[in-house]
Amino acid sequence: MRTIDWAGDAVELVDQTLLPGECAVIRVGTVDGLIDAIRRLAVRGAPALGVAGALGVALAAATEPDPAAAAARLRAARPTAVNLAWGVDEALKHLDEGFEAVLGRALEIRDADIAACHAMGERGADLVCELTGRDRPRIMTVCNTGGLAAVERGTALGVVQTLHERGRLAGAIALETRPLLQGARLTAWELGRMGAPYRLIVDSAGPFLLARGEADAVLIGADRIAANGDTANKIGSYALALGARRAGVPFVVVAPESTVDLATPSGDLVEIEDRDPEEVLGVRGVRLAPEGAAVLNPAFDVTPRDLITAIVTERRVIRPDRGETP
Ligand SMILES: CSC[C@H]1O[C@H](OP(=O)(O)O)[C@H](O)[C@@H]1O
Repeated sequence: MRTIDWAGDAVELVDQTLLPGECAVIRVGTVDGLIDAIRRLAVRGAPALGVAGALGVALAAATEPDPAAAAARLRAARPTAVNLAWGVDEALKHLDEGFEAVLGRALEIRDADIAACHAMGERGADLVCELTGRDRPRIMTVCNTGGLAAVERGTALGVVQTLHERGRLAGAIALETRPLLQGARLTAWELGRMGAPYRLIVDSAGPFLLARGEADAVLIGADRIAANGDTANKIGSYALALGARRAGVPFVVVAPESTVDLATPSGDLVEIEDRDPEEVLGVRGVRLAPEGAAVLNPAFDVTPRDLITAIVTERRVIRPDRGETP
């Protein structure tokens, strides 16, 4: 199953807002339709957003009177994951050559993601066993970083999948990931489909379970890796990094090279997406908080490089704990 792809004259994508109850593929034939899908997280996850951005420029080239203006709207749909802007920019480089050239670059980006996730899975699985000294490590993870966040296989959850396929996974612990529950809805669904042993926890239990020795490593994805190695990822990642450091547990970021943003010097300069307060005030239309409740809803946080043991990409392992930077 592919999370996102090009089909004839439209983008096809799994509408992740319907999971785990329904696995439905929708066709998106306009740039504004794709922007809506990105903003409501029908398609989400940094690598998948990179592919969406590139395919969106193909849609713009085919359907928009001013493709560059449409691409600019697409680029701004979500600010934190650098991959969206990167995918748009890569495809835009070919706009003057016409639709076929733009689509060709977008399909290259799609295929490169598939290959990159396989490579990260292998490299990450080797590294986790080395870092933990365990043949069958127990992995804690936040949000969703499986194939639903990419094209076919994922990043951090792709490493978990590789460990499982090798018979080298004792179990996974998935944080539910409030408020949109990517862990409870998507990661649990993907782990179930691969037949991997896992348990689901509330977000705030993560650091305590690390202190109690319930996991041998923490694996997370990334939405933007700054030039100094600071990493922006789903809200809750920083708390896990603090807990992992206190517990003496390796904290590993798994992300493709396209998530590294050398133009952003450090994590404090990463724009953090603040999302709709309604996401916190209730769940799926059921109001939980009292009327008038005020909300802070940052969708991401930043883990400083000194709390990161390693960054695994499709090409290399970077060790911020040894002073290495991307
Ligand atoms: C494979 S990276 C996925 C990355 O994106 C997620 O955010 P969202 O679900 O809001 O797109 C989360 O930060 C994951 O780590």
